[in-house]
Amino acid sequence: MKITSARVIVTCPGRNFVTLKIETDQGVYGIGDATLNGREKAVVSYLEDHVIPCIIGMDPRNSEDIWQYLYRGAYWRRGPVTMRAIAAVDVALWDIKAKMANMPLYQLLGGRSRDGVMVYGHANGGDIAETVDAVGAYIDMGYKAIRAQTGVPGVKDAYGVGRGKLFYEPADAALPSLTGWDTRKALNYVPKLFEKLRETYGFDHHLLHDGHHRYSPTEAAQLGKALEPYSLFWLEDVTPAENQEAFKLIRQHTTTPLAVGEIFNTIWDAKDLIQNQLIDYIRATIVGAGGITHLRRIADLASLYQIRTGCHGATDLSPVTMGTALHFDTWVPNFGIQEYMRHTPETDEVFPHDYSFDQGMLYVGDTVGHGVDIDEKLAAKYPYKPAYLPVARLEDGTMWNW
Ligand SMILES: O=C(O)[C@@H](O)[C@@H](O)[C@H](O)[C@H](O)CO
Ligand SMILES: [Mg+2]
Repeated sequence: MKITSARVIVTCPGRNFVTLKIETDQGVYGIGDATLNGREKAVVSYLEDHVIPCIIGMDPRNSEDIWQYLYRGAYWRRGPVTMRAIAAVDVALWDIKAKMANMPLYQLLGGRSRDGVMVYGHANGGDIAETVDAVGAYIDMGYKAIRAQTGVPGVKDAYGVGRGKLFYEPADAALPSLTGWDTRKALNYVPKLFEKLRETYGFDHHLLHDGHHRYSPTEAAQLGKALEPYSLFWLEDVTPAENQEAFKLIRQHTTTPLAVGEIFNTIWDAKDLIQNQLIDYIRATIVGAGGITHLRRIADLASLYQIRTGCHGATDLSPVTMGTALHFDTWVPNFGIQEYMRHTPETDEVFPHDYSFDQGMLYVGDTVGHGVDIDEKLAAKYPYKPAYLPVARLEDGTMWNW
């Protein structure tokens, strides 16, 4: 069996997506996602100029060897561009493998470990009152787990507060928009949100919060401690994780569960965090961390330390990644939760998929492969539009982490 062609399809049905379609001499094809938010074209070039020429003619069934070829063989390892390109190839090959086996992907991974996948949605508002209402709307839709982000008085466009409610998109401008940040103001305000949420809705739902890399380790420890009475499911990306050791300090001070990993590319980004039990949930996902072949290694390492998965699932991860992640989640023994930020109806139309939401859970169907396709004709109607994530500056102009 041979790979006969591989094509990159760029489409913007409301936001940009980069998709790889691999075709074979047996008529079976596979689809992979290679979207890197705000840096899409770098991956397009990496795939078209440096990956596709190498894989034409290879046997698509050897997905492990092709993964190693692209990872070791490039000499230059890791990084978001490389690993997204590898992920796209890997997912397309697993899609082909599952189609050849006439099975839904989760069967090939080891079968069903659960009936459905618990997801969390994004509730946000300009202030505490609005956010409390937004969480109520998610509870009414049946969600069991909800991430709550609030605007902070005196901070311009604090992270996580979108202009839309059910659908919002942080990559919102042709050049990065400028947002603000003030840690002291956030530290005073955010715990009050969770106090109000527990007072209003009780303790039956899981609540989550994303610090989006904004706090120092000491400030992160303060936030974790302040949130303890409200029993969060997790506190995410509370400090940047390039320095994995930084989490030791946070861990010594708070029992609020910690989640990290949406920007991780490989197991090496998470190794110390996992082996020292510095986190509770690992957020690496299919498109970010080299596809199924690599993500399952991360999940297996995490399982040794009772760390569970919590795959990233923002809108910049296409339905191809969402569908694949749901097969992964349906199988992976140490599953925790799946993020589910809804795509717009236009995106859902371009990517026909076999998964559905019911009462706070997502369910994958039994379509063979990962169950997500791309309607190329429709995709062609939505040309690429430059779109960047915002940047953040402190009040005195200092560049901060968005
Ligand atoms: O937890 C999350 O979903 C966020 O941190 C993301 O929305 C993130 O900001 C985007 O994926 C960036 O592209
Ligand atoms: Mg996040």
